[in-house]
Amino acid sequence: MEGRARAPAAGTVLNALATGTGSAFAIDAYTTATVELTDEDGVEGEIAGAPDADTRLIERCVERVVQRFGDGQGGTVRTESEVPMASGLKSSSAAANATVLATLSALDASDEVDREDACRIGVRAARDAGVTVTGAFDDASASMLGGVTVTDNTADELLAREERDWSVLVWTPPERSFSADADVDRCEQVAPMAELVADLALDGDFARAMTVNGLAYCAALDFPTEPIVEAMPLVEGVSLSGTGPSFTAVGEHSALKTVRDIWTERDGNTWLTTTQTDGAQKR
Ligand SMILES: Nc1ncnc2c1ncn2[C@@H]1O[C@H](COP(=O)(O)OP(=O)(O)O)[C@@H](O)[C@H]1O
Ligand SMILES: O=C(O)C1=C[C@@H](OP(=O)(O)O)[C@@H](O)[C@H](O)C1
Repeated sequence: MEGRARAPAAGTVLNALATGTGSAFAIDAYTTATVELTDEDGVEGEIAGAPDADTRLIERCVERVVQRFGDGQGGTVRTESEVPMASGLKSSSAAANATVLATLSALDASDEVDREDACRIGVRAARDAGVTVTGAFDDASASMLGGVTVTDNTADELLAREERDWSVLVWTPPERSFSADADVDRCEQVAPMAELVADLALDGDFARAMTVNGLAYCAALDFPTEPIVEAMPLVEGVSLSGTGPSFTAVGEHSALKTVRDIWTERDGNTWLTTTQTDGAQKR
């Protein structure tokens, strides 16, 4: 029994670490999961190109889906990803969503759960694996459903989902930053700004929301505000993504190309992509 699925990465509108309310948008870069189920016990995970990376998240995703829809199967799960890991671009949500959908497909159970609930299985697996602070239903829902979502991560509740057709510029510095290591106390200090960002996002003003988020979280987590200040006159929105270190800017393609010329001066990888509105899909 084999199943395959892919799920997109995402960028941040509102980081949920301050208040539990978060918002994110899917982007056109993917993680693919292949799941093979057998009658043997145990699930073995593998991450292509990262033999030392932590595979507990994807193993827990398979186990949780089998617990609910299967019959005690074990097996293997392998991910291949275009999304840099632990870089603020929601590699964990993309891997979890792809694995949950691939496992459902392997069990021929894809019609037994809607995508919002399938996404909650991955969020629970992320909590089990200790790779998240709030569960990150904001990032997971954006990746699973596509478009821009606003969520209450304390209740895994979807507050809003809309679609935006933006070009997206991403700067991924060479460093890595695991969400589980983020300084939550510092994030909580900027809760009044996070509340303002949530109001803007719930009004559909996602781009300005993300810029306010970026200034607040760069200050709280000690990331440079310079990439935001450079981009601000040219783009609709620009922010630190998640707990960093990546930054994303959204707006018109030609304006983003101008920002790209500035951001490429820095170390790391600067790349242009677009928003994604279809979400995760079985293959
Ligand atoms: N392609 C992948 N396959 C399996 N697990 C992954 C993959 N990408 C990320 N993960 C899991 O997610 C963790 C990183 O999560 P996190 O620090 O939240 O970064 P991000 O912001 O990219 O989601 C990794 O330690 C690993 O457990
Ligand atoms: O672990 C978490 O609960 C979260 C991690 C952050 O994202 P990254 O994983 O991209 O750093 C943040 O943006 C999100 O709102 C919640």
